[in-house]
Amino acid sequence: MPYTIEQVKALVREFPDFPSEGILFRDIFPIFREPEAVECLVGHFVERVVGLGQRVDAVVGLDARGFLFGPLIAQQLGVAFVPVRKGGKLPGNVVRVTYQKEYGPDVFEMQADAIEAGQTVVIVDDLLATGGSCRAAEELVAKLHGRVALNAFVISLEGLEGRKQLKAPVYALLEC
Ligand SMILES: O=P(O)(O)OC[C@H]1O[C@H](OP(=O)(O)OP(=O)(O)O)[C@H](O)[C@@H]1O
Ligand SMILES: Nc1ncnc2[nH]cnc12
Repeated sequence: MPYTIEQVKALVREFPDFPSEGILFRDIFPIFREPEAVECLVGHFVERVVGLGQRVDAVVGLDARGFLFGPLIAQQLGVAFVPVRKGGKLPGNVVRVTYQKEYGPDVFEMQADAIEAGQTVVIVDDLLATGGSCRAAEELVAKLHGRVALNAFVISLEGLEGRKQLKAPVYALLEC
């Protein structure tokens, strides 16, 4: 049975006090148990990107949950998928940025030849919280002289005001 986007949203589950007390964890993995839910989710994001009415050269996905659907969106758009990985995981020349996580600093990297100067990208991830991770990804794209047309998420935790950290526009399927 084909899924509607409202049915896809309803698959997201909440786990109180995971991974630590006071955190309400939003779990997107049930979506990936249903191939037709994945098809609906990917189609929804593809429509948003096409709706920008701009040429997009690549989809940039964030380690790790942005890797679940970023490549599927890129494949449907017929463009490159570019991973942003945690520090020390990518071979060759990389650009690197240190960013702030809840429990201290972390490092994101992108391969230096992954984006050409002047190219336009869309960044995708499962969830926008404080915005630190996505802001770091925006900086990596800027270091390679690319441009971010859109930051797209399955979930945005609006109370944390992550979208205020970001330079490019934000789209989130679910605003909590
Ligand atoms: O907006 P922020 O406050 O930066 O938080 C959002 C990020 O946090 C989570 O990833 P995490 O770094 O926990 O890594 P994981 O995907 O490997 O679990 C989530 O998947 C986002 O990437
Ligand atoms: N509440 C949350 N649920 C899932 N992933 C997260 N990453 C950061 N905050 C999160």
